[in-house]
Amino acid sequence: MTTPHDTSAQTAQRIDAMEMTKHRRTPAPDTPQTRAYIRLLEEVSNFQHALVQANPTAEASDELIAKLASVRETLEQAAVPEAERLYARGELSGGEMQVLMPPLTVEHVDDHEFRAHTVAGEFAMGMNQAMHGGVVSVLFDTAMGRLAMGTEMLSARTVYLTTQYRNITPIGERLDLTATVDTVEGRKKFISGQLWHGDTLCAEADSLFVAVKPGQQ
Ligand SMILES: CCCCCCCCCCCCCC(=O)SCCNC(=O)CCNC(=O)[C@H](O)C(C)(C)COP(=O)(O)OP(=O)(O)OC[C@H]1O[C@@H](n2cnc3c(N)ncnc32)[C@H](O)[C@@H]1OP(=O)(O)O
Repeated sequence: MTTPHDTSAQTAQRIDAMEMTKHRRTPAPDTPQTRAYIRLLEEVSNFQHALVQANPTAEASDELIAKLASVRETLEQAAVPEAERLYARGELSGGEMQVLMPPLTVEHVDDHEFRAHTVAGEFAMGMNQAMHGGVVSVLFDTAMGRLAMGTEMLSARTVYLTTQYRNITPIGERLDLTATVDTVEGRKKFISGQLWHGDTLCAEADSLFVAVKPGQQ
């Protein structure tokens, strides 16, 4: 039996970063299978929020563990290599096709500017109804990474990302995320971003993204 952290030889796969980016940024076809998978991810996300809010009894936890193990086995039987997966597919569907971070609704992206908004559930909380700092950074990394790809959808990697936390980032309220390309130097794009709650600046970040070269993993 595998554990949830195993990467079996059957599905582990490393290919050229440009090829993988092409696959990941191509939206999954709008089929009953894709639509059902999106509903599954929504339910997983709802589960995550419920999980962190609940204090189940020992009996209830044991019952849940048995049910989850059965669900996991069903998923393991449907495992496919990364370049065939539905997960995290799409140009702008940062929200519906992944469960790594609060769903981002993208309003605009071109070669210079990215704008999106989100409402985070309790799974994204550090404590006291404030977003975990790592989640703030993953939001910036995604927004800035998508902006670095630009309209040509070039594959780019984060070289550095520095986040300054200015105010608490609230859970359960609309947050606006913006990013701007400040400078382009060959393969390098220097990008800055801000996370707002209304007129309050929650966090800002500076980053450098570098376009990958052909043949890089
Ligand atoms: C929400 C809606 C969106 C949905 C879509 C989702 C999109 C998702 C997007 C998600 C996105 C998520 C993205 C992620 O999370 S990517 C994952 C996190 N990042 C990484 O793992 C990157 C690891 N590093 C590398 O792979 C290599 O280092 C790379 C490939 C980046 C560069 O190695 P390479 O051998 O190719 O290049 P180079 O070493 O010649 O360097 C190149 C240039 O950079 C300059 N340099 C290097 N380091 C620094 C430094 N610290 N400060 C200042 N400058 C620095 C260097 O001097 C040189 O400049 P120049 O001499 O050419 O002038």
